[in-house]
Amino acid sequence: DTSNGKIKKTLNIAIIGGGLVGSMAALHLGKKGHQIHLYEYREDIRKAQLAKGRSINLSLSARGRVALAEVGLEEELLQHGIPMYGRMLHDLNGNMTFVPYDRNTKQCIYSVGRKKLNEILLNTAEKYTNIHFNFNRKLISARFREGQMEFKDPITNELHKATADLVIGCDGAYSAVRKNMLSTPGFNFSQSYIQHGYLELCIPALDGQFAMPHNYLHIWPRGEFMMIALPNQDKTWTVTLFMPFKKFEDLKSACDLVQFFDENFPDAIPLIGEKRLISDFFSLKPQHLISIKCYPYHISSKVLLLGDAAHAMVPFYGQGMNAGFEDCTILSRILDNPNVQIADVLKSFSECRHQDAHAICDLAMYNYIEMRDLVRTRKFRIRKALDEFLHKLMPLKWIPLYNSVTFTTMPYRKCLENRNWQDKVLTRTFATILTFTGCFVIVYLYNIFFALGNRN
Ligand SMILES: Cc1cc2nc3c(=O)[nH]c(=O)nc-3n(C[C@H](O)[C@H](O)[C@H](O)COP(=O)(O)OP(=O)(O)OC[C@H]3O[C@@H](n4cnc5c(N)ncnc54)[C@H](O)[C@@H]3O)c2cc1C
Ligand SMILES: Cc1cnn(-c2ccc(OCc3ccccc3)c(C(=O)O)c2)c1-c1ccc(Cl)c(F)c1
Repeated sequence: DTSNGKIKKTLNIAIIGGGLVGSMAALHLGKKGHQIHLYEYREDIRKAQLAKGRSINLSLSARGRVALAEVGLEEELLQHGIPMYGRMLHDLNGNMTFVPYDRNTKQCIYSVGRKKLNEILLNTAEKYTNIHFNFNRKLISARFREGQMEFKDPITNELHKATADLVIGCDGAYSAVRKNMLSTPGFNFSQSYIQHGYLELCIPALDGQFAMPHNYLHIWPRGEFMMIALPNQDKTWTVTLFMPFKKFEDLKSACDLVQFFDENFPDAIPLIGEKRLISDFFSLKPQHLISIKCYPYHISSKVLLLGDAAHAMVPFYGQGMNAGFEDCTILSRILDNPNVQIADVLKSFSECRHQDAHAICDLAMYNYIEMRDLVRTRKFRIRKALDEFLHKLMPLKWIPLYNSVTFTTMPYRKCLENRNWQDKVLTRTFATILTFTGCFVIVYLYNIFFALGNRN
């Protein structure tokens, strides 16, 4: 159909995956009037118990908020989120030190429940008559050039076929859509698992209240082991323990586990509860963490990847969902260009997005490495204090890396360039200080020996 002279084509779009990014993409594209058919492997999350072993809450920051605002959901989500105004660092003696994100502007990130977020996105999408949900539909094969897909119902094992003008893969890190693209000449793909796994524990409410000060992201930086806690609406905490798989395997008995926590996270034992710690730790398997890059994200005018399907990252920046939501913002903006052909939309999305997506994957991996050498809270604090001091000195030049990633929509690749520049400045400054100190020591020692020589 045409309207005001422009060729406006309403597309029949299949979105594979009804997770956070799939449901966000359905909203962004449904809002433009396209016919959206969302196919989700699992049952309707709004009726299901939470899938074990998935991060129960997540940190929502600037990029994710922009995407939510675009579909009119930012305020509602912030109502359900808990603001965290900085890090609360736990040292080995159980002392807590607050390091704010920004003393002046009271910047914060929000802890939001994954299930709640997904429910709100799905409930909102359901209101659009042009958005159609198909749960219990696992994509098992596709002929994308012909727009043909085949699904299997994991409950009945029935097969279902469907066609679409455009297929958007939002089916996560182990994407079936991406797997199907691997055979396309020119499609580049890389993945790497890290040695650390993660396991979720819980700090229950204490007399109906939070057991720790709750407007903070709690971090136990222990070098090779890292633990964080994000608050939940029900006054509990989701604790995520990151540890090498080898270490998980070494902790074979309850005694090993309690002794390990006593040595590394002594204050966490009474908070979690020894019995609960033992039962939760041994009832769940540590989960793998993977980093995935690919390029391009599209095939002609027929397929596009968004979210973890396009760029899964290790969670050491709390940006995976925020980056996937930002994918939707960017795709939506490109689609707003008048008279643009869908093939050109997908091409420019791939071209402009892949550098940023690869940058945040690298930054998250960089953090993973950086945080392992932050064995003590003092070092963490010094790093942050240095960042804050330099930011005060050159507010427009020195934006702490974490702040540029988390509190701005600066393209991730610019954040990475910013970090490389900061590393150069710090290395040069440190080298200069060392040189001056070295010269000073040499002159000082020379004078002492010279004076001593004269005295004799
Ligand atoms: C421990 C941990 C902590 C994290 N913390 C944060 C954080 O604090 N902040 C943040 O921003 N991000 C965080 N993340 C990252 C975040 O969870 C992901 O980036 C986000 O879930 C990606 O959303 P997605 O919709 O792309 O993929 P997913 O959430 O994986 O959803 C994919 C959906 O597709 C469905 N699916 C899969 N295969 C098929 C198929 N063949 N057919 C049909 N459907 C299919 C799945 O059932 C699922 O519903 C964390 C991740 C982990 C592991
Ligand atoms: C879920 C979530 C949301 N944000 N962050 C996050 C990440 C890194 C940070 O700094 C790293 C750094 C400090 C000092 C020098 C380099 C890097 C900070 C910070 O500065 O508060 C916060 C996380 C997170 C996720 C996993 C682990 Cl293990 C973790 F500790 C925190």
